[in-house]
Formats: sequence, C-alpha cells, structure tokens
Amino acid sequence: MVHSPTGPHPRFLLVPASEPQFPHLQTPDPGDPVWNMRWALCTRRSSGAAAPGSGATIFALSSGQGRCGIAVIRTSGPSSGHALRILTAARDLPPARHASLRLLSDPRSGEPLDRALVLWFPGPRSFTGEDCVEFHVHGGPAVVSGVLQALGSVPGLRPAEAGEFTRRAFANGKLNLTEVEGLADLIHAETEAQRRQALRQLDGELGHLCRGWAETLTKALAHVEAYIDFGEDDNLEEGVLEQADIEVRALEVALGAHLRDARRGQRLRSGAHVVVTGPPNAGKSSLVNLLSRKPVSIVSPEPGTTRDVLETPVDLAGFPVLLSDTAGLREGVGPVEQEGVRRARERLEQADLILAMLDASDLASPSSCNFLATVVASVGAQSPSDSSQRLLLVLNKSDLLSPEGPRPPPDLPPHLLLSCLTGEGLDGLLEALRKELAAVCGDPSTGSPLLTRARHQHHLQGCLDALSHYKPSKDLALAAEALRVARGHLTRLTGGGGTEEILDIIFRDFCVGK
Ligand SMILES: Nc1nc2c(ncn2[C@@H]2O[C@H](COP(=O)(O)OP(=O)(O)OP(=O)(O)O)[C@@H](O)[C@H]2O)c(=O)[nH]1
Ligand SMILES: [K+]
Ligand SMILES: [Mg+2]
Repeated sequence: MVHSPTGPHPRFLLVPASEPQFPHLQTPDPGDPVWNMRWALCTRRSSGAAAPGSGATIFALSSGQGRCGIAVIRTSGPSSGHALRILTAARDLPPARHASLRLLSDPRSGEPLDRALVLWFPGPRSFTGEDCVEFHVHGGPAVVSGVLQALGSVPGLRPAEAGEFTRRAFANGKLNLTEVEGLADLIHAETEAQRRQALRQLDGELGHLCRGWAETLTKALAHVEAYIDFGEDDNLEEGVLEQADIEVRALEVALGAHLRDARRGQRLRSGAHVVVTGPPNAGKSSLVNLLSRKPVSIVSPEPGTTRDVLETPVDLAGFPVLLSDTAGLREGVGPVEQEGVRRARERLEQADLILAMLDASDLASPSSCNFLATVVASVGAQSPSDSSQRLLLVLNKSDLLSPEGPRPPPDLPPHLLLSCLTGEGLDGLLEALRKELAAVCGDPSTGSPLLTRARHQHHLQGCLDALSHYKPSKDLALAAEALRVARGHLTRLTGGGGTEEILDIIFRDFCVGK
C-alpha cells in the first residue's frame, strides 16, 4: 500500500521504501490491525513508562539478582552507543555483535568499576530492534550497582520497567504476541515438557500457523469480493466461489481439530490435575509422598487418616502436575471424615487423570469391591473424548502377596502392581504416568503447536463461529463479512488489533530486565 504525502501516517514517509532493515515500517498499512497496534504502541504516551520508541534509552540488570559469577546488564534505545562510549571512555564503538574486553569506569568520577565483556548490537539486528548494549560484568552487588548508577548518570538513560525490553521487541515487530507469550512461559518453565512447549511457541510455530490460516481467509475473501464486483462476468475465472468454499471448509476442519486439543496445551502450561483416590488405607498418602519426594501427607495404619484434600505441585516424568491426596472413600463414619469423603469426591470430578489405588492383598473386601464397581467402572464407561478423564488402576502393597496366595480376580480391569514400601513397580508406574500425561497435556516434542492460553482458544473459537455464518450461496455480502470477522480473530491471536489491556496482562508476566 502506498501513501500520498498527505496520507494518515506522514512520519513513515521519512523511511525510504527501499530501506530493507525495518520490514515492519516498510509497508505501513492502516487497514492492517497488526500494524495499527504497533503504531499505537509507538505513539502511546502513558503515565509511568515511556512508550516504546519515545526516545528514552532503558537499562536494567537482566540476569538474576544476588551474588553470582557474571551479571548481564543491558540497554536499549538510541543512546545505547553513547552510553557504551562514555562508560568505556572510548571514541569508537567496539565491533558489532562481538564480545570485547573493556575497562568500565564511572563517567562522573573516572573511577574504574570493572573489567567487563561488552557487546554492541546496533539496531535493527538486536532483540528489541533498537540499538542495544550488553555489559557482562562480575556479579558482585557493588559492581552491579556501580554500573547501574553510572548508566543512570548518562543523559537520556533511565531504568527499564518490567517487561519493557520485550514490549519494545513487540512494538518493533521482532516478536508477535504468541512469541511474547512463549518467551514469558520459557522464563517460567519448570519442567522439561513446559520448556519444550514454550520454546516451540517462541519459535513462532503457533504464529505461523495462524498467519497461514489468515492468508487462506484473505484469499477466499478476495474471491468473494471479486464475485460481488464482477458477478458472473466473463473476466472472472470459473469456479472461484467453489474454490473459496473448499478452502474455508478445510480451514473449519483444521480449526476444529486444534480446538479439540485446546485443553491439553493449557494443562501443560498450568499443570494437569492428578488425583489419588481409593478406599481407606490403600496407601494413597504413601504414594503421594513417594511421587512428590517429600512428606506431604501423614501416613498411618489407622484408616481414615487423610481428611482434607492435600495438593502439591510435582514434576512427574517431565510434566507439570498438581497432585492431590484425598480421604479414603467409605460411608457410615463420623461427620468430619464424611466431610473429607465429600471433598474427595468433589476433587475427583476435577481430575484430568485419576490414580485409583487398592490394597492388592485386600481385593475381596467390600470397600475394594465397592470402589471397583463405582469409581473405576464409571470412568471406564466414559466415551473417549478430550474432556473425558483418564484412569490408572494401581494395586499397592504387592510385597504382601505371596506366590501361593489368592490370584487377582480375572475380571479385574488393566492394572499395575506397586509396593510403596519396597519401591517395586515404581518405574513401571512412572512410565505409565508419562504416557497418560502425554495424552492429557499433549506431547510438546511432536504434533501440532498447542494452544497454551484461554486467549488462544477464545480467538480460534471466534474464528470458527464466524465461519459458520459463511454461506455464499445465500448472501455474498454477509459471507464476505463472516470471512472478515474470522480473519480478525486470527490477527488478534498473534497480536494485531488487540487492546492495551491484553498487552498489559501479557507483559505483566515479565520481570524487570526482560
Ligand atoms: N506392606 C505395605 N504397607 C504399605 C504400603 N504402602 C503403604 N503401606 C502402609 O499402609 C498403611 C496406610 O497407608 P496410608 O498411606 O496412610 O494409606 P491411605 O490410603 O492414605 O489411608 P487413609 O488416608 O487413611 O485413607 C500405612 O501403615 C502404610 O505404612 C506397601 O506398599 N506395603
Ligand atoms: K491410613
Ligand atoms: Mg491418606
């Protein structure tokens, strides 16, 4: 799109059209919501934080707080090069993107601060797209605060706010919104699977997918609009509407498949609910303590020991899990234990994966039979779908079984043998858990990119809903509008046309220096 000098965004006319380094500034398109939001960000003047691109150069400690071997302090903004020259007392900047050893001194007193590695990243080839500098200094608190104070004394520099580096990267088109979310998740990733998933999102897989879908819709829209303009004119290729129709229907199928997967990505991000249940004294609390490697629950030979739901976050086979210990299920006991049983049943309903536990040496008891007939049978009877619960049946206390003892009943559902006492069978249980959790959370190393946030699900659902109003055989104008609404949802998913509030929520996840 080309703008006349009197167009709405004359500022961009200062950028030569051939300038290849600012792809996001090259073709300003006020009709493009992504571009519009970046424009809004660039020109925004908020109360506290200066808006990206407002001329301020920011600095912050980007590595963790506290005593450490090396600390990284970075700057971003137009005065970065100036600050680097001042702190290194040099006329020239070091070679770009190479580590150089330099003596840093306080510009006010000339006092040496540290011998440090400095890196100069001239924009736009930097994380934020602006001129950036990294100072890799010795990690003592006095060195860090000395360098930060020295930077603060350079005119045009101010401390960065939380997430401000990433926000500038977003405003400058270096990251889209799903990539920003991936970065936030990567910083907070606690388990292997979360890290893999965050890295994939940071790499832009979800963004690519959405952009591809949006392109499909743009093409379909072009076809429908051409049809509106030219009708059944000879100039129009034959079958344009049919082609658009085929592509839209295929897109609906793809969206439906991703939405069915939606809960998995969210579980991977915030933890799957695994609930341990069974009759009293089966060894539920023993298992919870074993899996979490800490004494979460009281274990005792007295049936009815656990009353409250005890929840603990654990890393199970690389997956984030919220593991709940619950009261043993039985009727006809005192009011306190009954309340525990009620809470246990309530928690059971929220489980993604149920660890159903029985005492292997006590399978014929009424409580075991009752548990098998109610809980285990009812989960097994669910029709398999994404929202259905999964269940692993574990027979504990295998150490009490003797070779001559009674064999487990032949109609027992598939199960695993375990002894919390000796640890026998634990490896098998962990392997089974890994498989179950990969099904519950999605496997981040394979398959299509997961939707990790409710926001993603909302926009994909919105897109799908809009497409259900696409009926070109009825009304072409309405069909075109449906395509526009659908495309708008996809654009907003990757950060276009979004509101400041969404950005604030996402960037709030970041710490200062990121
Ligand atoms: N022999 C043997 N005893 C076990 C094993 N696991 C647990 N126990 C014992 O079984 C008893 C009950 O264990 P808990 O972990 O308290 O059982 P629970 O299911 O949490 O019991 P409630 O909370 O009362 O419902 C304790 O005395 C444990 O030491 C096992 O694998 N083998
Ligand atoms: K017990
Ligand atoms: Mg217990």
